[in-house]
Amino acid sequence: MVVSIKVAKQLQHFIAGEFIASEKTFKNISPVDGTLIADVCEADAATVDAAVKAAQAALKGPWGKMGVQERAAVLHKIADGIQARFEDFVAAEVADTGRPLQQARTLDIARGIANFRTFADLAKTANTDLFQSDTADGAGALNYTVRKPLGVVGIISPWNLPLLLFTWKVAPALACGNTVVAKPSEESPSSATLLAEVMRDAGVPPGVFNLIHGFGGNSAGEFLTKHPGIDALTFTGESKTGSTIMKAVADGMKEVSFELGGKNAAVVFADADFDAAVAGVMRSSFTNSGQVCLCSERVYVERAIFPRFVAVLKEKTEALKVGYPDEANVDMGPLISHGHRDKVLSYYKLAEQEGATVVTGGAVPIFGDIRDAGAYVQPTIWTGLPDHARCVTEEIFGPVCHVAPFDSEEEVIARVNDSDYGLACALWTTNLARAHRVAPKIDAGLVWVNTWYLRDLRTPFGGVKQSGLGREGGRYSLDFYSEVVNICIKL
Ligand SMILES: NC(=O)C1=CN([C@@H]2O[C@H](COP(=O)(O)OP(=O)(O)OC[C@H]3O[C@@H](n4cnc5c(N)ncnc54)[C@H](O)[C@@H]3O)[C@@H](O)[C@H]2O)C=CC1
Ligand SMILES: O=C(O)/C=C/C=C(\O)C(=O)O
Repeated sequence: MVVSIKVAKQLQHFIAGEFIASEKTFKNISPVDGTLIADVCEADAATVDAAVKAAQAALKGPWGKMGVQERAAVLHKIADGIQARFEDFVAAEVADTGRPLQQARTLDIARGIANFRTFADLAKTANTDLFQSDTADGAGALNYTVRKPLGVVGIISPWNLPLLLFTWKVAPALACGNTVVAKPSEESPSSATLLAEVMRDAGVPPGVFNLIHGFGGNSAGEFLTKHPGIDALTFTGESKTGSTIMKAVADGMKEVSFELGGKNAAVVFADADFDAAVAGVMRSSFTNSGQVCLCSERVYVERAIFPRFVAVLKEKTEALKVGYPDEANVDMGPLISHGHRDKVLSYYKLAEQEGATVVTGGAVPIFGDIRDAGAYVQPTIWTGLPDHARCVTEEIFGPVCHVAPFDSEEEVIARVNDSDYGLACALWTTNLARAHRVAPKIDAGLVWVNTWYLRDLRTPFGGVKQSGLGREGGRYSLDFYSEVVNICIKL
């Protein structure tokens, strides 16, 4: 039972409104059973240059002359186009990643549509600033801001939530009147290629959306970041890659927005709704096989409930169904690739060397069928590691969490904040005063209380420390994807 993909067997670039092949290709391999999904074209420097030039030219064409109402209508047409091919997108996403079908339907593809609709509506209704200023002659002045497109936006996205994160950047960039050159991850090129078909069919003018495929270093990603013709670069992925990209764009002084890695904590106070907290930690540790930058890999539980919490978490984790994406009630698919599985398994081994107690998991599941050629790992829980252990400080990006006891509010805040990362945190407590007291003390861009990954697309999204630079979401995206100009009129 493996979902078959309904896209071309060769995935091509989309430049100036045309699908374009390149000689060099690479293989897109299924993480479910190791079979070939498609050959993917790899862009060389000349191809990237052609994409940037197409994007520059499109700024001077019909797109550059459109008002925000008209652009918003185009974005809604793109959303309609994804909706019309909903199951094709689901199949593409599932084939590339092996995620449960249900997740692709309810999270990934639904969010792809929502991203276009949300930013279309936000761009239409956005206000700008106005200040009435005093002047020495008493007549005063008016200051107001206008938003203009930045120009050509380079977009580089990862494989963990392919369409969701790709469109999270493409949609606001287009809503603000920019043109884009976008590179999805080499691990998940299929849904972005379908999106190019949707763009073409929705009548998006040629050159407004350009898609290039390829890898990072010495490939399409690096060629894009170093291209002098891009005006801004937005990236989601690993923190180290963010740092490399920052150096690459430094000479050109490009605007950047980075959503990077995390080593997020969940904190469960003894006064929490116990069942809700267990269910929440299950979600925040194992959703998408732990491959969401917001997942909690560090769980701190107040000592009074620690033994019971670990026991119930173990029981529920062992009941998770790991399997084919299209199996009924499946909870977890494979990791994205064998390469990523090697990384996660290296931490499973390291945890034992660092002295962890393996509460459950820690190995590769044996299915006795073609899934044994896939990239599966067991969901895993550890206890007993010191806070400075590598498994407790480094981002693993797999279905794994370390659970540790704590004794006081001050202590747990300090331990949560003792990290190079600062993306997200989930607090579990029924004490509202405590929630208000603790949440602002957490060094993270996102703090959830009694929930996890509850998203309102108007809210700021991003991290502190090595978890990112800048905020996207709502008006924060409109600000990033626009040049904000102040106009001062002396009255
Ligand atoms: N959202 C997150 O926090 C993510 C974290 N990761 C973590 O990163 C590790 C490595 O995974 P990767 O897919 O290699 O992540 P990555 O950060 O290297 O890749 C993300 C995107 O950046 C591109 N890229 C890589 N190097 C680049 C460069 N020098 N210049 C321009 N673009 C470049 C890739 O082609 C891909 O499109 C994973 O094992 C995981 O732990 C991976 C994906 C997302
Ligand atoms: O919901 C979102 O906008 C984003 C979620 C997750 C990431 O950014 C990530 O995993 O990288």
